[in-house]
Amino acid sequence: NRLPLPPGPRGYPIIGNLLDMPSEHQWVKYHEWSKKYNSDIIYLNVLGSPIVVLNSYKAANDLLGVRSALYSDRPLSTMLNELLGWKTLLSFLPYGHAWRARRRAFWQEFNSERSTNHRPKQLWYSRDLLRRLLEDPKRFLHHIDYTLSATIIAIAYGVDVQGEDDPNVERAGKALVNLKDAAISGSFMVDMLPFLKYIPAWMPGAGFKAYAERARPHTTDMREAPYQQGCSRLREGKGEPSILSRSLGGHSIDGHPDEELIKDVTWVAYTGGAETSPLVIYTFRKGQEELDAYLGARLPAFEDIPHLPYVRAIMLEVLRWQSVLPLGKCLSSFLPWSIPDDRPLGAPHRLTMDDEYKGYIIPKGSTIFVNVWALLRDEEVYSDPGTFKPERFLKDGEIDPKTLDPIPNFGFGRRICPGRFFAMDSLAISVASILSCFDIAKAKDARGRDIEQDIQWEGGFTRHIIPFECAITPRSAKAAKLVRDSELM
Ligand code: HEM
Repeated sequence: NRLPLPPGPRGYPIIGNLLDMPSEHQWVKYHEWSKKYNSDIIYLNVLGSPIVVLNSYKAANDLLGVRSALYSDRPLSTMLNELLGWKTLLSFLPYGHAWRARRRAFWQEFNSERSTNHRPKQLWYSRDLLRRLLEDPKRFLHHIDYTLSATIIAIAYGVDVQGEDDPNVERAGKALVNLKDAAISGSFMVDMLPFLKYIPAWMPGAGFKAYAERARPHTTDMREAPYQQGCSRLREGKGEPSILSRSLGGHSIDGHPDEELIKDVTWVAYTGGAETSPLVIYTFRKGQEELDAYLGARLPAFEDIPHLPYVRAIMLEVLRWQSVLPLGKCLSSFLPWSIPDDRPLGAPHRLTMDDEYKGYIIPKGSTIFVNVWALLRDEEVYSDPGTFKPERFLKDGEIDPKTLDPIPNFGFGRRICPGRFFAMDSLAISVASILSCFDIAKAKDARGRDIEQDIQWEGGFTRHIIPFECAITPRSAKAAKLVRDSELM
């Protein structure tokens, strides 16, 4: 007996029927359809690629979680993995030995317990960020990017960032722009027709090869250069403890048997740390009263965070309100025309053999997305979901365990984000420090009127906020002094 395929957007499986793709807000529509047809999974077949969208936490937990052995693979992108050189980045590695070894090594540094070892550096750089904001508040987006890159470079390689024009920060910037272009599968024809990778670069239509030749050195450079600097410092006896130094495990640097693995683990920390956390820090709001009452006249430290429920609620709401990774465009770009939609889905998982869910067949090779955007904006779970409202996570002044945590933002199953504890720490200390010292308000025009701006996002591997103006001012002369006098330990 052949099992049926799950329903497509209009209640029956769609196979090759591109016209059935909704044109905008597709993720919200999938979610609505899912409710209408009483099926929490939706099946699409776009240009021969089976795609399954999961529309409930239950489906995501059952499939990606409980049956994670089947769902732990990633779909491969020829452009990204092969032509641009991102092949050994943990996030893109197919399930298997190389992935397991890198994931294990990464987890040793970033599990819930070990992540706390990075707190002194995170604290140091959060204070550095305060000083930068005080001196030059207009460039706040730049300072946030810079600080988070600097933190992770120090933690991964034991290398200090050399001021504003640091070559490592620049290097990462260039490589990540290319990653952003290529991560939208379908941006390059070669992802749909992988045999194209064999055509010579001079042939018409082979522009992607020229692009890859220009871009690939940036990827190599980002993986190699800071690693070599970290090694040089260790050889000179000047290296600070770092992921690199600990990974050597007493072996000599030169000719280390796990050199490639160590390069990959430091590289993925660098990529994850520099690319994802800044996006959420941009979107914080108030919480100052709580900070004033608890801290008095000092700057926050990690020990204070558990006593600051409002600050924690802000972090949860930031994660719920604007997910950062990755884009709905991943799916819509399978189409030969573009769908203007940048709402994020969870990262794609790939199914390694036929599976069955609630009597439906999910075919081997399907790409599985969790409809994170719609789930985190489901009105039945979060009232008035479009509004930024940290209070929804609070009850009687404490975090309400009944409100659903926006943890799906970090993914599911074996491939769940292994940097999540570190990311939450970075967020907590930055949000608490900035809010305790600065007022954040709309920018004003020449006549002193508020400038109304739409906060907009652009796509790629992760979502980026489009630069906007905002007035960041010290809350008082005392707060400014506190920042200036803060010791950079
Ligand atoms: C707010 C910040 C962050 C968010 C929302 C986030 C979210 C995610 C998501 C959704 C995934 C895919 C999970 C899946 O496949 O189901 C992921 C994977 C990953 N993240 Fe994060 N992340 C964040 C910060 C970080 C940081 C700071 C690091 C590194 C220090 C990091 C390292 C990674 C790595 C290495 C993977 C790939 C794991 C694998 O494929 O096995 N992330 N992240």
